[in-house]
Amino acid sequence: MTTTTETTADTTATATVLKADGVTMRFGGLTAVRDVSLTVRSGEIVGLIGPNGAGKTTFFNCLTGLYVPTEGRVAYKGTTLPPKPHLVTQAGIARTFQNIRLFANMTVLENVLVGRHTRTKEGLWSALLRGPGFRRAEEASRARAMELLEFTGLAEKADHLARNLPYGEQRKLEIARALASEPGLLLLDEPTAGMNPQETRATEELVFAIRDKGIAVLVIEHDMRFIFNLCDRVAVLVQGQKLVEGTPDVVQADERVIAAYIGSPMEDSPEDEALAEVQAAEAAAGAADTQEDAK
Ligand SMILES: Nc1ncnc2c1ncn2[C@@H]1O[C@H](COP(=O)(O)OP(=O)(O)OP(=O)(O)O)[C@@H](O)[C@H]1O
Repeated sequence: MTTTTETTADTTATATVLKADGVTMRFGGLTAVRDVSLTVRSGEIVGLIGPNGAGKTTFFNCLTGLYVPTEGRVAYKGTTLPPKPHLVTQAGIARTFQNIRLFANMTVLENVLVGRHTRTKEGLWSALLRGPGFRRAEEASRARAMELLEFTGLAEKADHLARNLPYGEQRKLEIARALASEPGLLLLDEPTAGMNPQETRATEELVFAIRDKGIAVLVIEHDMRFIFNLCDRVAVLVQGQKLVEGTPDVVQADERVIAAYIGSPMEDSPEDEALAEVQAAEAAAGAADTQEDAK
């Protein structure tokens, strides 16, 4: 991956928010991601699905600078990204993690304020001296953080400790913190994991509202109903490679996806055997009842 920041001659740069080209990630002998290209355009919600171990999180880590891809290039709005997480965030990509990573003993508001650090310009001396510039910046940051808490429905809990929030609200807080860096693209890694159906529905609404604010979204999720309801486009990773990409209708109907991921019952599969046993038992019970009635 190129480590310098350079502007490409990508003429679709205004519409293209994220462009990953031929991303490959190897860990020793294991190729976790193989030659994956993906584009996310302005105003889009794109889904990334695939079985466990398909390479989805590794791909996210390549996009956000946590990993330096073995091969390939990632560009945000036409500019190649340096593989450093804080520079990627500064450029305009924010993310949440599969496992919640909040500051448990900080308040809800403080967690969001932490997310704003890439957007505050006040330097160390200004912060130490707590001069008027610093105070103004701090007030503006708090106001923006409160706006984000209103937006995510957490404003009333601004002073609560993050660890005391119910699970679904902790996930929302992660999203609020990610939004605090004012991203143009939000990456969500399994945002509904462990949620009940109501919380999942609320997350769906929240993601639509984020998109309506002009932020493109790339989301990994195992919940198919959530993905197919939400996304404009879905890419399917299987064993590190992109198998299919298309609208939810196209992806759902693709036989390779059904076979590789959603899982069509195979001939002679254990499920078939179990079903046949149940049917045989029901037929035998039915026959016994008929004989009983005939007596
Ligand atoms: N740091 C690492 N070192 C070595 N192997 C890794 C590393 N990270 C991931 N892998 C391997 O890469 C493959 C892809 O893993 P990854 O976590 O990206 O899959 P995933 O699609 O996100 O899975 P899940 O849906 O279970 O989260 C797996 O075989 C995993 O064991």
